[in-house]
Amino acid sequence: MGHLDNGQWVEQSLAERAKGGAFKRADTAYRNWITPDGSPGPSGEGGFPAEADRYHLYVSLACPWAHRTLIFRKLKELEGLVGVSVVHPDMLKDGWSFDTDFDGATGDDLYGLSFLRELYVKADPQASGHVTVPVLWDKKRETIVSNESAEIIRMFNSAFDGLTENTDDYWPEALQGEIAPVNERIYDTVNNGVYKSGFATGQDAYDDAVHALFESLDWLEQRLSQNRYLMGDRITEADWRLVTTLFRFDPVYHTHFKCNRNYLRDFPNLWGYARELYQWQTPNGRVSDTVNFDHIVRHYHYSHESVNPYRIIPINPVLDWEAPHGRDAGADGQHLRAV
Ligand SMILES: N[C@@H](CCC(=O)N[C@@H](CS)C(=O)NCC(=O)O)C(=O)O
Repeated sequence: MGHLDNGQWVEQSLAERAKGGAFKRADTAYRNWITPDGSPGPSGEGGFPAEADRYHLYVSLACPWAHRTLIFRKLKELEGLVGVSVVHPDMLKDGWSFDTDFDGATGDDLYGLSFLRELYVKADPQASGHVTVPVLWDKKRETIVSNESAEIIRMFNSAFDGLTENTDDYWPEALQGEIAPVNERIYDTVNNGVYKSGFATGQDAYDDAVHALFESLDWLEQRLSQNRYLMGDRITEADWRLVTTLFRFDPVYHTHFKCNRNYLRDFPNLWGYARELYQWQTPNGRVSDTVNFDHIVRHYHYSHESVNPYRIIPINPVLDWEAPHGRDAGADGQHLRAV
């Protein structure tokens, strides 16, 4: 692990990052938007029009934030328009690498670089800050459009609709006011809550994070006992943002990050809901095509030396993600389990 300082790589341990006990996720550096006509989006600068074969995604299959962008690329039929390179699951002292000695790690398809940090320096020779995935790269201007997953999924939701004719909308205007606070609580206490629990270097920071996490999981379990999806009958970005954390819960967060009050599979509604989203059919394959448990399990256990110094990969439960999810059983509400 490390970060860039004026174009130079500086090694840094996880413990140094969580100084004072609590882990704080870094702010995102690139906040431009692809728009249908290249006009500026809500932040950053313009000049990034939606075009086929112009943009490229750099992801880790282990990373829950990058995973959102892969799911949206699939849901919105962007696979033929936006290419993908996959980093190696081990994130060690040089940060994310393009080594290919792990099944599914593709190397850098565009420039043959060795490390992701070199891409950040290519965009800006004086780059400073964290080198994170996902990265949405513009091949034409040779720069980073965005490295903020929450915004990349919004671009994918609508910017390319004129090219794909896929107008499915996961950020519908009428629900935005309701989705935003749900996203916020899930981000703070669940998506990031598992990291705050796992990377805490003090008891108080851990206690705060892990209690807030399970309070939120109880709240979500209750909500999903009344509603098929977080917003009712309609699936939205809130669901896709939540589920990448749920996919990783039992194999990683429960044990590695000490989120062990319960397993995901102890929550009947959340577990059925996670299976439904895993099995979700898109026009071109299923959401499960974007899930790679080998990268997920390997990345966390191998990369976080201060959490797992001997890098032992645990045996892990065999979960039946293909079991019928049972959430579509009829209009009588019987498909949801009372809690
Ligand atoms: N705000 C970013 C966060 C991305 C992020 O933290 N990615 C992690 C991987 S799960 C990463 O690349 N970390 C490397 C580092 O912080 O040095 C987003 O949601 O896109």
